[in-house]
Amino acid sequence: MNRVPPGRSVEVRVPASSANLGPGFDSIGLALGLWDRYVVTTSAAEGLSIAVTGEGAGDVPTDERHLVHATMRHTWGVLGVEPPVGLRIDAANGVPHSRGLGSSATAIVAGVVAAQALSLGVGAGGDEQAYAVWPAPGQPVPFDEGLAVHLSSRLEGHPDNASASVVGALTVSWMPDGTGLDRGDRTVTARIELHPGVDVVLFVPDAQLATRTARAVLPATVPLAAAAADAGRAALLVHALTSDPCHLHAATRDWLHQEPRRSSYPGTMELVDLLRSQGHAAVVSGAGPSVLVLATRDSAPAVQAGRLAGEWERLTPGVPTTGATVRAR
Ligand SMILES: Nc1ncnc2c1ncn2[C@@H]1O[C@H](COP(=O)(O)OP(=O)(O)OP(=O)(O)O)[C@@H](O)[C@H]1O
Ligand SMILES: N[C@@H](CCO)C(=O)O
Repeated sequence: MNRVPPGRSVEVRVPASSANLGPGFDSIGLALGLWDRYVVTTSAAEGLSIAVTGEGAGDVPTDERHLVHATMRHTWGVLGVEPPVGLRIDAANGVPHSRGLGSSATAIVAGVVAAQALSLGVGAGGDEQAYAVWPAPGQPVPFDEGLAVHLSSRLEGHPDNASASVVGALTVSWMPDGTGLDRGDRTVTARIELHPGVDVVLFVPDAQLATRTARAVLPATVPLAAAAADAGRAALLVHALTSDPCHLHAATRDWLHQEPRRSSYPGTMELVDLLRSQGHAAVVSGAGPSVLVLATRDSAPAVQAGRLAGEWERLTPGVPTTGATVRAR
């Protein structure tokens, strides 16, 4: 047997993420406690049905082009298994789209882990084996986390977002260059626990900005001094987030992407500049336009948008220590 069987159902939960955190362009990511939830069910009745509530309802396609569905099909292709005859996806989306909160990575991670989970045991030794391994309702369904990081990073294009959504907490991701011990053809990530005193404040505008638009304005090359300065601050950032949050303001300074994108999100940079002038460690979240402040539990209440408040929704979502989860239903 090589086809995903009918009669399986999973609940998948995947957190949002913030990429870059200032100097960690395309590498450092942080999971955020805003969640997309999917119930994905296979059946023997041919066809696809998709229902979406919450963020993106009415905007995202509900046919085979839906990002979670397209990702599941791709993942089954990679795994070498046939898709189920019938499939239903019920999406309850809590991650705002095109706000720099990694919504596309969240959806892609959901597709990768749902496809892996639903094909548990398929091809391993016939029907009986596949049915024998399926967990009881409410129990976790295992998936390969390393494969999820790699596949979702490749499909989405940004390992900083995808990795944080897969494993939670703080992540630093990279692609091996194939020399010495740095081998392999997969994106890999290091998951890092945050200092318990660190908290996050998010400012989310109504306006959307597509990531590909924000990337189009970036220069192909950067001055050595800017690259060196960002590398130093990125190293300091990991230290500040894990050991010594008093360095967060200095550690979130960036020269590579925020300034070149300033004209793409002038309101975002106005808020970042205002908050930084008040001593808060404010950065553009991902490709914008949301603003993320890396604060401490003590300083977070004082992080306010002040005279700009009307334009921004202020959220304190926290940083989940778990990433994507899959449970049998
Ligand atoms: N849950 C979802 N279901 C279906 N499609 C989605 C979902 N989330 C995002 N998308 C698609 O991805 C697009 C947003 O992707 P984009 O990369 O521009 O922004 P983002 O991922 O929200 O932000 P960033 O990458 O800057 O953090 C949406 O317009 C939609 O087409
Ligand atoms: N590192 C990517 C993240 C996109 O979410 C960028 O800033 O373009």
